[in-house]
Formats: sequence, C-alpha cells, structure tokens
Amino acid sequence: MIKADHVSKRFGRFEAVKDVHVHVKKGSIYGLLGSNGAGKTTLLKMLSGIIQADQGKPMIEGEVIFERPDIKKRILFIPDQPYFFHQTSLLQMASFYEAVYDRWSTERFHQLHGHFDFDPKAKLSRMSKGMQRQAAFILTLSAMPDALILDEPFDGLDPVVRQQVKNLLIQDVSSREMTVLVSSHNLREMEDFCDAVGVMHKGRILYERDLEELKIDVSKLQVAFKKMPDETFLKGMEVIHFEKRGRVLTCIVRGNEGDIDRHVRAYEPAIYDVLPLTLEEIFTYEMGSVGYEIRNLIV
Ligand SMILES: Nc1ncnc2c1ncn2[C@@H]1O[C@H](COP(=O)(O)OP(=O)(O)OP(=O)(O)O)[C@@H](O)[C@H]1O
Repeated sequence: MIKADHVSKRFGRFEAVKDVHVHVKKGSIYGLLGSNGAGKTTLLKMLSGIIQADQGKPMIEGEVIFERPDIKKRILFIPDQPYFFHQTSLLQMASFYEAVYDRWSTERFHQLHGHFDFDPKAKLSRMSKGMQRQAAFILTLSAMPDALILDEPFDGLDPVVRQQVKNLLIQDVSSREMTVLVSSHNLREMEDFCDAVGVMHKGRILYERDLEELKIDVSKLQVAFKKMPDETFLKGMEVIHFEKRGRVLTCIVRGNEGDIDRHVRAYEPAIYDVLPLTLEEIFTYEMGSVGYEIRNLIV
C-alpha cells in the first residue's frame, strides 16, 4: 500500500534520508521510530507527496505519489503542527474538507466531534495544542482516507484522548482496512498499537520488524535450579541475553516456544516462568546484538 522504494532526499549538501526502503501493508499500522533529526518527517512528507524525492520512488498503491493528485485525495497527512485557515472554526474547516475530499462523511464528522465533546463553532486558533490535534483527527477521519500518514500524532494529547484516538484509528484499520504510517520518538507509545515498526537513525532504517512475528519469536524466561546445570543449558538455546542473580537466571531467547519449553524442563528447574516481553526489551537486546544501544536512539 505505502512503499518507499530506495528513497533519498538531500537539503543542500546534507542527506536527510538515505536509500530508505519501507513497506506498509494495506490495513496495517506501521510505527516509524527515531530520535530528533532522524529523517522521519522528511520521509513522511515524501510518502504523502508533499515534497519530491531526489532518488527512489515514494509510492502509494504502486504509483509515485508526487505525480498523482487523485491519489493524494485518499491519503491524508497530519503534520506535527496541524494547519488550519486563519480565524476558522471546526465547522468552517469541515466545509472546506467536504469540498476537497470526495469521500467526506458529514455523519462521521458529527459523530466524531460529539465523541470528543468538541465545540465545532469555536475558533481553532484560540484552542490548546492538544485540542487542535483533536480537530485535525476529527477532520481527517471524516474524510474517510484509505491511508493516514501521521507525524508525532500523540504529542500534546492527554492519556485519555490519546487512547480514544488510538481506538478510533484501530477501528478504521479493522473495519475498512485503512493503512496507517505513524512516526514517534517513543517506543512505549507504539507498543500494542503497531503491527510493524522501523527504527530510523541518521537518515537510514536501522531495523525493521513485524511485531507479531517478533513477539512469537522471542521469549523471556526466568528459571532457578536446586543445582546449577552445566553450560549445555544455555548452549542448547539461542540466547540473546542472560543475567544471573543468585540462583535465578533470566534469559531472553529466540526460537520456537515449544522447543524452548522442552529444553528447559529437561533440566528440571525448581522455578520456571515465561514472562511477558516489552517492545523496549526486544529492541534493546535485538539491536544490541547488531551494535546499537536503543536507549541512545529513542526513549
Ligand atoms: N527544509 C529543510 N532544509 C534543510 N534541512 C532540513 C529541512 N528539513 C529537514 N532538514 C534536516 O533534515 C534532517 C531530518 O529532519 P526531519 O525533520 O526529517 O527529522 P525528524 O526525524 O522528523 O526529527 P524530529 O523528530 O525532530 O521532528 C534534520 O537534520 C533537519 O535539520
């Protein structure tokens, strides 16, 4: 659905995006993570058709987006600072959106501003950053886009509204296969929200993973033995990381859950638990093994 095919972008002599290849599947949510200046906004703007790539193809449904105004009407971008016309209200902005976007739904618009308890006649310029962001979501989701590209969309939203917005996005993804590409500095923000994540650093995608596959493939074990087993215990599994505190071993291991379970039980542990792994832990260990310290890249 959304694809960056070896895309690069320079600003003068500075290369902000370097040969990036990303694929966001239809009906999925892709989290683009990265620190300040990583190149996320530049990549999102190319994929929204706002700026042109120097090299490679930013594509939507197999077409280079920059050259296709018709496709741009179905792909909406919410920038990190939403823009509204001077002195307008949500209602006035809605008239503009209705005129531009063929699939605009007035019913959805009323439903959404009711949901957020939003005064549609109040001037948007007098509203807080978080309320302006809510307004951007109300307008954008009422345009019923096929794909949404969101730059730091949760900044400035309180935790309740943040969850409401996430739920609305998930609803559109599951009910009508909307595709979402979302950038964030915050790994925890993406947990339980994205289907896939990519980590961007200094213009490149360092690491990319499907989260379902990742969570199935990596486990965290806590085991204790009356008598410590020999080295075959650790050598018999693909251990990414382990810590030993007294008699308790905590191991992050890769591989089939059933095979791991059989291997561990063969050593007759006194205590054996499989603990939930956070996205941060998976990243810390996986990226650590390729030479990056995730904590230095994102929070
Ligand atoms: N129009 C521009 N002219 C010159 N340099 C630019 C321009 N836009 C972006 N850059 C540079 O490109 C790099 C990537 O910027 P970009 O905004 O894409 O990063 P980002 O990952 O979105 O960062 P942040 O999380 O801070 O918003 C930065 O070094 C930035 O200064």
